[in-house]
Amino acid sequence: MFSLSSTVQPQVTVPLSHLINAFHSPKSTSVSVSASVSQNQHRDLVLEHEAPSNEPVLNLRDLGLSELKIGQIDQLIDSLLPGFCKGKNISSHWRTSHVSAQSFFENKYGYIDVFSTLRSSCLYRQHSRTLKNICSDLQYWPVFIQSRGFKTLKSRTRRLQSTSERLAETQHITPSFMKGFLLRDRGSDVETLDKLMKTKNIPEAHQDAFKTGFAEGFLKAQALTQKTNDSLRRTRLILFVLLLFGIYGLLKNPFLSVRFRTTTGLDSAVDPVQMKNVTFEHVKGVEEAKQELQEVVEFLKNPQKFTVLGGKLPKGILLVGPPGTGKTLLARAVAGEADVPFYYASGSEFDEMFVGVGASRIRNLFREAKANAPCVIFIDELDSVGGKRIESPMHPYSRQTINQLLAEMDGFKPNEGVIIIGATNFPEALDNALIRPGRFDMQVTVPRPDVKGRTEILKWYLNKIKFDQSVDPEIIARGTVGFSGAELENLVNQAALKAAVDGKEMVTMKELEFSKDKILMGPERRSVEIDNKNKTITAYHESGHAIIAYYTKDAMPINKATIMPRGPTLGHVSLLPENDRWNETRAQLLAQMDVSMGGRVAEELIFGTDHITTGASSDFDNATKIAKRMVTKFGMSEKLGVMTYNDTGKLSPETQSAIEQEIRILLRDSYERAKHILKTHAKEHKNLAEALLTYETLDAKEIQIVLEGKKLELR
Ligand SMILES: Nc1ncnc2c1ncn2[C@@H]1O[C@H](COP(=O)(O)OP(=O)(O)OP(=O)(O)O)[C@@H](O)[C@H]1O
Ligand SMILES: [Zn+2]
Repeated sequence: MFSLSSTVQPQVTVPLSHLINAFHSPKSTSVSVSASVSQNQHRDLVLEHEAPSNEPVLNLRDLGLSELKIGQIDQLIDSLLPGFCKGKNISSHWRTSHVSAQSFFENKYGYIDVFSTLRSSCLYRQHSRTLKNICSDLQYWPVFIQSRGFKTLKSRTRRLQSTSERLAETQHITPSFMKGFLLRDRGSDVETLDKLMKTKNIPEAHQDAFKTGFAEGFLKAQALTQKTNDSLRRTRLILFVLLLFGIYGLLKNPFLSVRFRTTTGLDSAVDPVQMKNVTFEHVKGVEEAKQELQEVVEFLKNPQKFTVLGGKLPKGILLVGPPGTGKTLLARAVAGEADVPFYYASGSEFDEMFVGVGASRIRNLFREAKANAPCVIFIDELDSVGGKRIESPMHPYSRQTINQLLAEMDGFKPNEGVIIIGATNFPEALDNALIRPGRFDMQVTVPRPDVKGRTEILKWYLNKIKFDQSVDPEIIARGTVGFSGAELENLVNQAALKAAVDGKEMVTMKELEFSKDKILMGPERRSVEIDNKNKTITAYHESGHAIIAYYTKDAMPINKATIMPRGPTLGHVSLLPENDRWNETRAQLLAQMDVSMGGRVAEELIFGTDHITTGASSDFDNATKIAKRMVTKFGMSEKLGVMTYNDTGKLSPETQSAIEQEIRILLRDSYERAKHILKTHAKEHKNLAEALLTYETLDAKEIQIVLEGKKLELR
């Protein structure tokens, strides 16, 4: 082993079996013999040998010479090969003369480089066996780079040239990290070198320099390889650590891995939903809509029948109506009645931020549908795909989706068997191109159900739960004006839940009323602590309303009175119209005003003018609205006549004050009527208030019992 210390990495070690041959093949002459050159010129080229004391211990164990130092080997050689070292003046040849010793090593350290000598050809020829024996035991043959010998300037230049040529060549062709690998196998290089020297006819005198250059190149490459290996090892280590961290992170946080699973849904498959089990039977309270859709069902059942007669059915049907009125249900029922596939798509699904995704989904949908005709395509929330708003700069590509929809609708003939049903809450928002003939040209209105429809819907959903025979769906229907089918379904469901929570076996009117109030006014505020004084005021106030309603001919029948706080109210009286009211008479409007006044009148009569409360403000709001409409809209004021006054702000001051005066008179008269009734029925009023204080809530029947002076059974 041998360490080089200057230009190359000190730790570079060179296993040299190859190099030995290259340097010192038997035919090469002693490399130490050369022309002399000035000391300065070669000094900078010197790769310094280590001091003799640091010389590596050579493995000559088998020869019993394991601890032998180089100096001692010298002596050994002397004894083995007598006369070989004779005449060698160790001291200072090169200092006194330009004719130096045989090698630079010898010059510098003052003794012979035994190995170079051993390898010199004449010696080798003479004592080949002995040398072979020694050499075979040397696992590492030290490299004594022979540039230390005396070189001519010319040879040095050539050597440098050849080295730089080789390096440049490598650098050009290969990336730096590859050099180490490419230069690793020197065996072939040795052959090439020998061949090269032969073919190029390099004179023997120069061959040495040539080889030295090669050796330097080789060593540099070795250093490079070492460096590359080190950095590769470092990189591998860093990568490995990063990998470990990554795996740890994934194990710790599985969400990371899930995140990558989200799909764009570019080619989401379209599956039809068979709606065999949904028929028109399931849709209640929308008879007109069902009738209109009946012919579509006939067409889907037998498209040929229509083609033969030349009849032309619309391609698209638009179901228009408020949310929850059963539009989706109707569309499903159409498919179910005709027993054809039903394709459901929601407009918002097409509203994608990626260009063209919406359009491609539309294409997929129609391709599937056409392949399975006859069938129904249902597009819910059509306004979100076909609305005018999408022309805004905020949705620059949404136009593509609507255009695709239009193209698809134009792309098949009316009698091909595909019916597109769209649903929307805002028909006004739809793009005009969508509603022109040939597209969604048939419009079916699905309104909120009337009292009859509500009763039907309630019965339908009540039949799915256990309910008491005393339950009258019509009463609930009357009290749920404006409820949609979905809301009624929810009402029944909430009542069933309430009954379950209260541990009842079946749903009674109480639960149904409870859930109705909850939907209408928000949940009860049972936790609210109301002191007795306020409770009493509320009880008299609500009873006042109830008494007026009960004793006024044209007032709506009472449904319920309660002093249970709910939402923002402390109590309320609910009245039920016998039927949905399409028109109201003057007497009915006045009666409504009187009922509204009943609360404040009761407070005044019972507690005195000084103790009236703010609780009547919404009552006055109601009464004032009715009075105002009677005067300005319904032509019910004698003084102002049958004229409407829409924009009261633009009216003359006289007219304005006349209107105000009329309204005030109506309200005052109403107040007086209410006062009269409550004074007349003071006893009933008191009874009812006390009953409310006891029972909190009274239904129509109970109110009647109290007002008839009978005793309420304890509940
Ligand atoms: N007329 C009805 N008869 C029976 N059930 C109804 C009726 N209307 C609504 N429902 C119930 O309410 C649910 C919701 O109704 P549906 O989804 O059909 O309303 P929609 O008009 O399509 O509402 P949206 O406009 O919000 O899409 C239905 O699944 C059904 O259970
Ligand atoms: Zn009131």
